[in-house]
Amino acid sequence: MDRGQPSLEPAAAAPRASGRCVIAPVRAVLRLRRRVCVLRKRRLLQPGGGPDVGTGAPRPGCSPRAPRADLDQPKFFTFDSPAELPSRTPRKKRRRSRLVLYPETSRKYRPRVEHRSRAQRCLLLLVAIVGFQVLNAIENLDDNAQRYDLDGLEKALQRAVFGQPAAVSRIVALMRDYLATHVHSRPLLLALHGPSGVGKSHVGRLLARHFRSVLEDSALVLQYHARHHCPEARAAQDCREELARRVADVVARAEAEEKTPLLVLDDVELMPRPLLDELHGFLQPQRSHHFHNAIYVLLSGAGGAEVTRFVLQNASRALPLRPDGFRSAEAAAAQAEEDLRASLLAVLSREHPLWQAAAIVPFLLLDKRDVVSCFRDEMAGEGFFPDQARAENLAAQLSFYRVAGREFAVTGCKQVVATVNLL
Ligand SMILES: Nc1ncnc2c1ncn2[C@@H]1O[C@H](COP(=O)(O)OP(=O)(O)OP(=O)(O)O)[C@@H](O)[C@H]1O
Repeated sequence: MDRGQPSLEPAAAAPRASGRCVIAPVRAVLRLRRRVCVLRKRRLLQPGGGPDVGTGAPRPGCSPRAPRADLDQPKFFTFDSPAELPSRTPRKKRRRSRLVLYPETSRKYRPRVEHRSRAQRCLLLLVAIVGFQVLNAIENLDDNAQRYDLDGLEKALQRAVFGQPAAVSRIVALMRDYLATHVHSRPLLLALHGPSGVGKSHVGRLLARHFRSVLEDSALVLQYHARHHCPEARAAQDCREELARRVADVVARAEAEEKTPLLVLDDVELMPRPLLDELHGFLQPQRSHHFHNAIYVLLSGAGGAEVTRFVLQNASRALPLRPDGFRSAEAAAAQAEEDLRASLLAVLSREHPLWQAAAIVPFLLLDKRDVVSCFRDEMAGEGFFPDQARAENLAAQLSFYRVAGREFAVTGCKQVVATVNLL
Protein backbone atom coordinates (compact mmCIF):
# COMPACT_ATOMS: atom_id res chain seq x y z
CA MET A 1 0.00 0.00 0.00
CA ASP A 2 2.77 2.39 0.92
CA ARG A 3 4.71 1.59 -2.17
CA GLY A 4 1.59 1.94 -4.25
CA GLN A 5 1.26 5.68 -3.48
CA PRO A 6 4.69 7.26 -3.95
CA SER A 7 3.34 10.20 -5.95
CA LEU A 8 1.50 11.76 -2.99
CA GLU A 9 4.73 13.38 -1.66
CA PRO A 10 7.44 13.16 -4.23
CA ALA A 11 9.76 15.50 -2.29
CA ALA A 12 10.02 13.00 0.55
CA ALA A 13 11.40 10.40 -1.81
CA ALA A 14 14.37 12.60 -2.93
CA PRO A 15 17.83 11.19 -2.32
CA ARG A 16 19.80 12.56 0.73
CA ALA A 17 23.19 11.99 2.26
CA SER A 18 24.51 8.46 2.35
CA GLY A 19 24.38 8.28 6.31
CA ARG A 20 20.72 9.01 6.21
CA CYS A 21 19.85 6.61 3.45
CA VAL A 22 17.97 4.27 5.79
CA ILE A 23 16.23 6.69 8.17
CA ALA A 24 14.96 9.03 5.51
CA PRO A 25 12.80 6.50 3.65
CA VAL A 26 11.33 5.19 6.90
CA ARG A 27 10.39 8.69 7.99
CA ALA A 28 8.89 9.34 4.64
CA VAL A 29 6.81 6.20 4.87
CA LEU A 30 5.54 7.13 8.34
CA ARG A 31 4.72 10.61 7.20
CA LEU A 32 2.90 9.26 4.23
CA ARG A 33 0.86 6.89 6.42
CA ARG A 34 -0.11 9.66 8.78
CA ARG A 35 -1.10 11.86 5.92
CA VAL A 36 -3.24 9.16 4.36
CA CYS A 37 -5.00 8.54 7.67
CA VAL A 38 -5.80 12.25 8.12
CA LEU A 39 -7.15 12.47 4.62
CA ARG A 40 -9.31 9.45 5.17
CA LYS A 41 -10.76 10.72 8.40
CA ARG A 42 -11.60 14.01 6.84
CA ARG A 43 -13.30 12.28 4.00
CA LEU A 44 -15.32 10.21 6.41
CA LEU A 45 -16.52 13.24 8.31
CA GLN A 46 -17.77 15.04 5.20
CA PRO A 47 -21.60 14.73 4.70
CA GLY A 48 -22.25 12.27 1.83
CA GLY A 49 -18.65 11.46 1.86
CA GLY A 50 -18.88 8.12 0.10
CA PRO A 51 -19.94 4.58 0.71
CA ASP A 52 -17.90 4.26 3.93
CA VAL A 53 -19.69 7.08 5.71
CA GLY A 54 -21.09 6.06 9.07
CA THR A 55 -19.47 2.67 9.20
CA GLY A 56 -17.01 3.86 11.80
CA ALA A 57 -14.58 1.09 11.02
CA PRO A 58 -10.95 2.17 11.28
CA ARG A 59 -8.76 1.38 8.32
CA PRO A 60 -5.68 -0.74 8.72
CA GLY A 61 -2.73 1.37 9.56
CA CYS A 62 -4.75 4.10 11.30
CA SER A 63 -4.88 4.19 15.10
CA PRO A 64 -7.99 2.33 16.44
CA ARG A 65 -8.11 4.67 19.39
CA ALA A 66 -8.81 7.61 17.17
CA PRO A 67 -12.58 7.74 16.49
CA ARG A 68 -13.72 9.40 13.36
CA ALA A 69 -15.34 12.36 15.16
CA ASP A 70 -12.28 13.04 17.29
CA LEU A 71 -11.16 15.86 15.11
CA ASP A 72 -14.32 17.92 15.52
CA GLN A 73 -15.21 16.99 19.07
CA PRO A 74 -14.08 19.03 22.08
CA LYS A 75 -11.37 17.29 24.05
CA PHE A 76 -12.86 16.81 27.47
CA PHE A 77 -13.38 13.72 29.64
CA THR A 78 -16.62 11.70 29.43
CA PHE A 79 -17.57 8.33 30.89
CA ASP A 80 -18.38 7.00 27.49
CA SER A 81 -15.96 4.38 26.49
CA PRO A 82 -14.86 4.38 22.87
CA ALA A 83 -16.67 1.13 22.35
CA GLU A 84 -19.99 2.76 23.27
CA LEU A 85 -19.72 5.58 20.82
CA PRO A 86 -21.02 3.77 17.75
CA SER A 87 -24.20 2.92 19.69
CA ARG A 88 -25.04 6.61 19.78
CA THR A 89 -26.52 6.40 16.36
CA PRO A 90 -30.25 7.15 16.63
CA ARG A 91 -32.04 4.03 17.78
CA LYS A 92 -35.52 2.93 16.79
CA LYS A 93 -38.01 3.54 19.51
CA ARG A 94 -38.98 0.21 21.01
CA ARG A 95 -42.57 -0.24 22.07
CA ARG A 96 -42.78 -0.81 25.71
CA SER A 97 -44.55 -3.97 26.68
CA ARG A 98 -47.63 -3.34 28.76
CA LEU A 99 -47.18 -3.87 32.41
CA VAL A 100 -49.14 -6.83 33.76
CA LEU A 101 -50.08 -6.78 37.39
CA TYR A 102 -50.43 -10.23 38.88
CA PRO A 103 -52.27 -10.83 42.11
CA GLU A 104 -50.00 -11.52 45.07
CA THR A 105 -50.66 -15.22 45.30
CA SER A 106 -50.35 -16.13 41.63
CA ARG A 107 -47.21 -16.95 39.70
CA LYS A 108 -45.26 -14.00 38.41
CA TYR A 109 -43.48 -15.81 35.66
CA ARG A 110 -44.53 -18.11 32.88
CA PRO A 111 -44.09 -21.77 33.66
CA ARG A 112 -41.26 -23.47 31.91
CA VAL A 113 -42.41 -25.43 28.92
CA GLU A 114 -41.18 -28.95 29.23
CA HIS A 115 -40.45 -30.57 25.94
CA ARG A 116 -41.61 -34.17 25.93
CA SER A 117 -41.25 -36.49 23.06
CA ARG A 118 -44.33 -37.64 21.16
CA ALA A 119 -43.62 -41.25 22.03
CA GLN A 120 -43.71 -40.38 25.73
CA ARG A 121 -47.09 -38.68 25.34
CA CYS A 122 -48.49 -41.65 23.39
CA LEU A 123 -47.22 -44.00 26.07
CA LEU A 124 -48.87 -41.97 28.81
CA LEU A 125 -52.13 -41.94 26.87
CA LEU A 126 -51.94 -45.69 26.37
CA VAL A 127 -51.29 -46.28 30.06
CA ALA A 128 -54.25 -44.07 30.94
CA ILE A 129 -56.55 -45.97 28.55
CA VAL A 130 -55.44 -49.36 29.84
CA GLY A 131 -55.83 -48.19 33.45
CA PHE A 132 -59.31 -46.90 32.70
CA GLN A 133 -60.31 -50.19 31.09
CA VAL A 134 -58.94 -52.22 33.99
CA LEU A 135 -60.90 -50.08 36.44
CA ASN A 136 -63.97 -50.46 34.29
CA ALA A 137 -63.56 -54.24 34.14
CA ILE A 138 -63.12 -54.46 37.92
CA GLU A 139 -66.22 -52.36 38.37
CA ASN A 140 -68.17 -54.62 36.00
CA LEU A 141 -67.03 -57.71 37.89
CA ASP A 142 -68.09 -56.10 41.14
CA ASP A 143 -71.41 -55.30 39.50
CA ASN A 144 -71.79 -58.94 38.56
CA ALA A 145 -71.00 -60.16 42.08
CA GLN A 146 -73.55 -57.71 43.43
CA ARG A 147 -76.14 -58.57 40.79
CA TYR A 148 -76.14 -62.25 41.80
CA ASP A 149 -75.57 -61.45 45.49
CA LEU A 150 -73.19 -64.35 45.97
CA ASP A 151 -72.29 -63.24 49.49
CA GLY A 152 -75.97 -63.34 50.39
CA LEU A 153 -76.28 -66.77 48.76
CA GLU A 154 -73.33 -68.11 50.78
CA LYS A 155 -74.80 -66.85 54.03
CA ALA A 156 -78.22 -68.30 53.22
CA LEU A 157 -76.73 -71.71 52.41
CA GLN A 158 -74.52 -71.77 55.51
CA ARG A 159 -77.53 -70.96 57.65
CA ALA A 160 -79.98 -73.44 56.12
CA VAL A 161 -77.77 -76.42 55.22
CA PHE A 162 -76.39 -78.50 58.11
CA GLY A 163 -73.26 -80.62 58.02
CA GLN A 164 -72.12 -79.68 54.49
CA PRO A 165 -69.73 -76.71 54.94
CA ALA A 166 -67.22 -77.95 52.35
CA ALA A 167 -69.92 -78.54 49.74
CA VAL A 168 -71.46 -75.09 50.32
CA SER A 169 -68.07 -73.36 50.05
CA ARG A 170 -67.24 -75.21 46.84
CA ILE A 171 -70.59 -74.44 45.20
CA VAL A 172 -70.30 -70.71 45.96
CA ALA A 173 -66.63 -70.57 44.92
CA LEU A 174 -67.37 -72.23 41.58
CA MET A 175 -70.27 -69.86 40.94
CA ARG A 176 -68.16 -66.87 41.93
CA ASP A 177 -65.45 -67.91 39.47
CA TYR A 178 -67.93 -68.50 36.70
CA LEU A 179 -69.86 -65.29 37.18
CA ALA A 180 -66.66 -63.24 37.41
CA THR A 181 -66.53 -63.13 33.59
CA HIS A 182 -69.21 -62.19 31.09
CA VAL A 183 -68.06 -64.27 28.15
CA HIS A 184 -67.90 -68.04 28.62
CA SER A 185 -66.65 -70.81 26.39
CA ARG A 186 -68.84 -73.40 28.12
CA PRO A 187 -71.52 -73.56 30.79
CA LEU A 188 -70.87 -74.27 34.46
CA LEU A 189 -71.90 -77.79 35.31
CA LEU A 190 -72.18 -78.55 39.03
CA ALA A 191 -72.83 -82.18 39.95
CA LEU A 192 -74.01 -82.71 43.54
CA HIS A 193 -73.65 -86.35 44.55
CA GLY A 194 -74.29 -88.18 47.80
CA PRO A 195 -76.51 -90.62 49.63
CA SER A 196 -80.21 -90.04 50.23
CA GLY A 197 -81.44 -87.31 52.59
CA VAL A 198 -78.19 -85.34 52.95
CA GLY A 199 -79.52 -82.11 51.42
CA LYS A 200 -78.89 -82.21 47.65
CA SER A 201 -82.46 -81.32 46.65
CA HIS A 202 -82.62 -78.94 49.60
CA VAL A 203 -79.63 -77.01 48.19
CA GLY A 204 -81.13 -77.16 44.69
CA ARG A 205 -84.31 -75.52 45.99
CA LEU A 206 -82.36 -72.84 47.87
CA LEU A 207 -80.32 -72.04 44.76
CA ALA A 208 -83.44 -71.80 42.61
CA ARG A 209 -85.12 -69.52 45.12
CA HIS A 210 -82.06 -67.27 45.32
CA PHE A 211 -81.62 -66.94 41.55
CA ARG A 212 -85.33 -66.28 41.05
CA SER A 213 -85.10 -63.34 43.40
CA VAL A 214 -81.83 -61.88 42.04
CA LEU A 215 -82.63 -62.39 38.35
CA GLU A 216 -86.09 -60.84 38.82
CA ASP A 217 -87.47 -63.20 36.22
CA SER A 218 -88.61 -66.65 37.32
CA ALA A 219 -88.52 -67.85 33.70
CA LEU A 220 -84.71 -67.75 33.89
CA VAL A 221 -84.70 -70.57 36.47
CA LEU A 222 -85.61 -74.05 35.29
CA GLN A 223 -86.31 -76.84 37.78
CA TYR A 224 -86.55 -80.22 36.10
CA HIS A 225 -87.38 -83.35 38.11
CA ALA A 226 -86.74 -86.50 36.11
CA ARG A 227 -89.14 -88.47 38.32
CA HIS A 228 -91.92 -85.96 37.66
CA HIS A 229 -91.20 -84.63 34.14
CA CYS A 230 -90.09 -87.89 32.59
CA PRO A 231 -91.76 -90.81 34.37
CA GLU A 232 -90.90 -94.29 33.19
CA ALA A 233 -94.03 -94.60 31.10
CA ARG A 234 -93.02 -91.68 28.88
CA ALA A 235 -90.90 -92.24 25.81
CA ALA A 236 -87.32 -91.15 26.38
CA GLN A 237 -87.22 -89.43 22.98
CA ASP A 238 -90.22 -87.25 23.88
CA CYS A 239 -88.55 -86.33 27.17
CA ARG A 240 -85.36 -85.45 25.32
CA GLU A 241 -87.15 -83.14 22.87
CA GLU A 242 -89.08 -81.50 25.63
CA LEU A 243 -85.95 -80.95 27.71
CA ALA A 244 -84.11 -79.52 24.67
CA ARG A 245 -86.96 -77.10 23.99
CA ARG A 246 -87.21 -75.93 27.59
CA VAL A 247 -83.49 -75.38 27.94
CA ALA A 248 -83.32 -73.55 24.58
CA ASP A 249 -86.16 -71.24 25.68
CA VAL A 250 -84.44 -70.39 28.97
CA VAL A 251 -80.99 -69.68 27.51
CA ALA A 252 -82.47 -67.61 24.65
CA ARG A 253 -84.43 -65.52 27.13
CA ALA A 254 -81.36 -65.12 29.33
CA GLU A 255 -79.35 -64.00 26.30
CA ALA A 256 -81.95 -61.33 25.54
CA GLU A 257 -81.86 -60.13 29.14
CA GLU A 258 -78.05 -60.44 29.38
CA LYS A 259 -78.30 -62.63 32.45
CA THR A 260 -77.01 -66.05 33.44
CA PRO A 261 -79.82 -68.57 33.92
CA LEU A 262 -79.91 -71.41 36.43
CA LEU A 263 -81.08 -74.90 35.45
CA VAL A 264 -81.55 -77.38 38.30
CA LEU A 265 -82.06 -81.01 37.25
CA ASP A 266 -83.00 -83.36 40.08
CA ASP A 267 -82.96 -87.17 40.24
CA VAL A 268 -80.45 -87.30 37.40
CA GLU A 269 -79.68 -90.92 38.28
CA LEU A 270 -83.20 -91.72 37.03
CA MET A 271 -82.77 -89.95 33.69
CA PRO A 272 -82.84 -92.14 30.58
CA ARG A 273 -79.61 -92.10 28.61
CA PRO A 274 -80.99 -89.95 25.73
CA LEU A 275 -81.59 -87.15 28.24
CA LEU A 276 -78.01 -87.38 29.47
CA ASP A 277 -76.90 -87.27 25.82
CA GLU A 278 -78.97 -84.13 25.31
CA LEU A 279 -77.46 -82.52 28.41
CA HIS A 280 -74.01 -83.47 27.17
CA GLY A 281 -74.84 -81.79 23.85
CA PHE A 282 -75.54 -78.48 25.64
CA LEU A 283 -71.93 -78.39 26.78
CA GLN A 284 -70.39 -78.79 23.34
CA PRO A 285 -68.44 -75.81 21.99
CA GLN A 286 -70.17 -75.96 18.62
CA ARG A 287 -73.49 -75.03 20.26
CA SER A 288 -74.62 -71.46 19.86
CA HIS A 289 -72.86 -69.15 22.32
CA HIS A 290 -75.95 -68.48 24.46
CA PHE A 291 -75.89 -72.15 25.52
CA HIS A 292 -72.47 -71.44 27.06
CA ASN A 293 -73.82 -68.82 29.41
CA ALA A 294 -75.73 -70.97 31.89
CA ILE A 295 -75.32 -72.73 35.23
CA TYR A 296 -76.51 -76.34 35.36
CA VAL A 297 -76.92 -78.03 38.74
CA LEU A 298 -77.30 -81.80 38.49
CA LEU A 299 -78.53 -83.53 41.65
CA SER A 300 -77.95 -87.24 41.80
CA GLY A 301 -77.80 -90.14 44.22
CA ALA A 302 -75.28 -91.83 41.90
CA GLY A 303 -72.03 -92.28 43.76
CA GLY A 304 -73.89 -92.27 47.09
CA ALA A 305 -72.46 -95.69 47.99
CA GLU A 306 -68.90 -94.40 47.36
CA VAL A 307 -69.52 -91.37 49.56
CA THR A 308 -70.94 -93.53 52.38
CA ARG A 309 -68.00 -95.94 52.24
CA PHE A 310 -65.51 -93.11 52.19
CA VAL A 311 -67.07 -91.33 55.20
CA LEU A 312 -67.25 -94.50 57.27
CA GLN A 313 -63.66 -95.45 56.42
CA ASN A 314 -62.41 -92.04 57.45
CA ALA A 315 -64.61 -91.69 60.55
CA SER A 316 -61.80 -92.77 62.87
CA ARG A 317 -59.70 -89.74 61.81
CA ALA A 318 -60.01 -86.62 63.94
CA LEU A 319 -62.90 -85.05 62.04
CA PRO A 320 -61.11 -85.40 58.69
CA LEU A 321 -64.10 -84.31 56.63
CA ARG A 322 -65.40 -81.61 58.95
CA PRO A 323 -63.26 -78.46 58.94
CA ASP A 324 -64.22 -77.07 62.36
CA GLY A 325 -61.86 -74.11 62.38
CA PHE A 326 -58.49 -75.80 62.91
CA ARG A 327 -56.00 -75.29 60.12
CA SER A 328 -54.65 -78.84 60.19
CA ALA A 329 -58.17 -80.26 60.20
CA GLU A 330 -59.05 -78.01 57.25
CA ALA A 331 -56.04 -79.19 55.28
CA ALA A 332 -56.83 -82.83 56.05
CA ALA A 333 -60.47 -82.29 55.09
CA ALA A 334 -59.49 -80.60 51.82
CA GLN A 335 -57.18 -83.48 50.91
CA ALA A 336 -59.81 -86.08 51.84
CA GLU A 337 -62.42 -84.28 49.77
CA GLU A 338 -60.05 -84.10 46.81
CA ASP A 339 -59.56 -87.88 46.98
CA LEU A 340 -63.29 -88.42 47.22
CA ARG A 341 -63.97 -86.24 44.19
CA ALA A 342 -61.38 -88.12 42.15
CA SER A 343 -62.89 -91.51 43.02
CA LEU A 344 -66.43 -90.25 42.30
CA LEU A 345 -65.36 -88.86 38.94
CA ALA A 346 -63.82 -92.19 38.01
CA VAL A 347 -67.05 -94.04 38.89
CA LEU A 348 -69.39 -91.56 37.23
CA SER A 349 -67.34 -91.20 34.04
CA ARG A 350 -67.87 -94.90 33.41
CA GLU A 351 -71.63 -94.24 33.41
CA HIS A 352 -71.64 -91.32 30.95
CA PRO A 353 -69.08 -88.87 29.48
CA LEU A 354 -71.26 -86.02 30.74
CA TRP A 355 -69.63 -86.22 34.17
CA GLN A 356 -66.16 -85.59 32.80
CA ALA A 357 -67.15 -81.99 32.15
CA ALA A 358 -68.74 -81.59 35.57
CA ALA A 359 -67.43 -80.07 38.79
CA ILE A 360 -68.20 -82.82 41.29
CA VAL A 361 -69.46 -81.71 44.72
CA PRO A 362 -69.80 -84.60 47.20
CA PHE A 363 -72.48 -84.39 49.89
CA LEU A 364 -71.37 -86.30 52.98
CA LEU A 365 -73.30 -88.36 55.49
CA LEU A 366 -74.93 -86.27 58.22
CA ASP A 367 -74.05 -87.09 61.80
CA LYS A 368 -76.51 -87.15 64.70
CA ARG A 369 -75.84 -83.52 65.66
CA ASP A 370 -76.87 -82.39 62.13
CA VAL A 371 -80.01 -84.48 62.23
CA VAL A 372 -80.98 -82.85 65.55
CA SER A 373 -80.49 -79.47 63.87
CA CYS A 374 -82.77 -80.61 61.03
CA PHE A 375 -85.45 -81.54 63.59
CA ARG A 376 -85.25 -78.23 65.42
CA ASP A 377 -85.38 -76.30 62.15
CA GLU A 378 -88.37 -78.25 60.92
CA MET A 379 -90.16 -77.92 64.28
CA ALA A 380 -89.66 -74.16 64.27
CA GLY A 381 -90.93 -74.02 60.68
CA GLU A 382 -94.04 -75.94 61.62
CA GLY A 383 -94.78 -73.69 64.60
CA PHE A 384 -93.42 -75.93 67.37
CA PHE A 385 -91.00 -74.75 70.02
CA PRO A 386 -87.58 -76.08 68.82
CA ASP A 387 -86.81 -77.88 72.06
CA GLN A 388 -83.30 -79.47 72.03
CA ALA A 389 -84.23 -82.49 74.19
CA ARG A 390 -87.31 -83.22 72.14
CA ALA A 391 -85.33 -82.93 68.89
CA GLU A 392 -82.70 -85.34 70.28
CA ASN A 393 -85.44 -87.81 71.22
CA LEU A 394 -86.88 -87.66 67.73
CA ALA A 395 -83.41 -88.08 66.17
CA ALA A 396 -82.71 -91.10 68.37
CA GLN A 397 -85.57 -92.95 66.66
CA LEU A 398 -83.69 -92.93 63.32
CA SER A 399 -81.09 -95.41 62.07
CA PHE A 400 -77.37 -94.60 62.36
CA TYR A 401 -74.06 -96.04 61.26
CA ARG A 402 -72.00 -96.26 64.44
CA VAL A 403 -68.28 -96.07 63.65
CA ALA A 404 -65.37 -95.07 65.91
CA GLY A 405 -67.69 -93.57 68.51
CA ARG A 406 -69.54 -91.48 65.95
CA GLU A 407 -73.10 -91.79 64.57
CA PHE A 408 -74.00 -91.08 60.93
CA ALA A 409 -77.65 -91.02 59.86
CA VAL A 410 -78.44 -93.71 57.31
CA THR A 411 -81.13 -91.60 55.60
CA GLY A 412 -79.87 -88.19 56.64
CA CYS A 413 -82.72 -85.79 57.33
CA LYS A 414 -85.00 -87.46 54.82
CA GLN A 415 -87.52 -88.62 57.47
CA VAL A 416 -87.45 -85.43 59.50
CA VAL A 417 -90.31 -83.74 57.67
CA ALA A 418 -92.55 -86.77 57.91
CA THR A 419 -91.73 -87.25 61.62
CA VAL A 420 -92.44 -83.65 62.57
CA ASN A 421 -95.70 -83.78 60.61
CA LEU A 422 -96.84 -86.52 62.98
CA LEU A 423 -96.30 -84.35 66.08
N1 LIG B 1 -78.01 -80.95 55.15
C1 LIG B 1 -79.26 -80.61 55.41
N2 LIG B 1 -79.52 -79.46 56.04
C2 LIG B 1 -80.76 -79.12 56.31
N3 LIG B 1 -81.82 -79.83 55.99
C3 LIG B 1 -81.63 -80.98 55.34
C4 LIG B 1 -80.34 -81.41 55.02
N4 LIG B 1 -80.44 -82.56 54.38
C5 LIG B 1 -81.72 -82.82 54.29
N5 LIG B 1 -82.46 -81.89 54.86
C6 LIG B 1 -83.89 -81.88 55.02
O1 LIG B 1 -84.34 -83.14 54.60
C7 LIG B 1 -85.19 -83.03 53.51
C8 LIG B 1 -84.83 -84.07 52.50
O2 LIG B 1 -83.55 -83.79 52.01
P1 LIG B 1 -83.17 -83.76 50.46
O3 LIG B 1 -84.41 -83.96 49.66
O4 LIG B 1 -82.44 -82.57 50.19
O5 LIG B 1 -82.27 -84.98 50.34
P2 LIG B 1 -81.50 -85.48 49.09
O6 LIG B 1 -80.08 -85.43 49.39
O7 LIG B 1 -81.93 -84.75 47.90
O8 LIG B 1 -81.93 -86.97 48.96
P3 LIG B 1 -82.50 -87.76 47.71
O9 LIG B 1 -81.33 -88.06 46.86
O10 LIG B 1 -83.10 -88.98 48.28
O11 LIG B 1 -83.47 -86.87 47.05
C9 LIG B 1 -85.04 -81.65 52.96
O12 LIG B 1 -86.28 -81.17 52.53
C10 LIG B 1 -84.56 -80.87 54.13
O13 LIG B 1 -85.65 -80.32 54.84
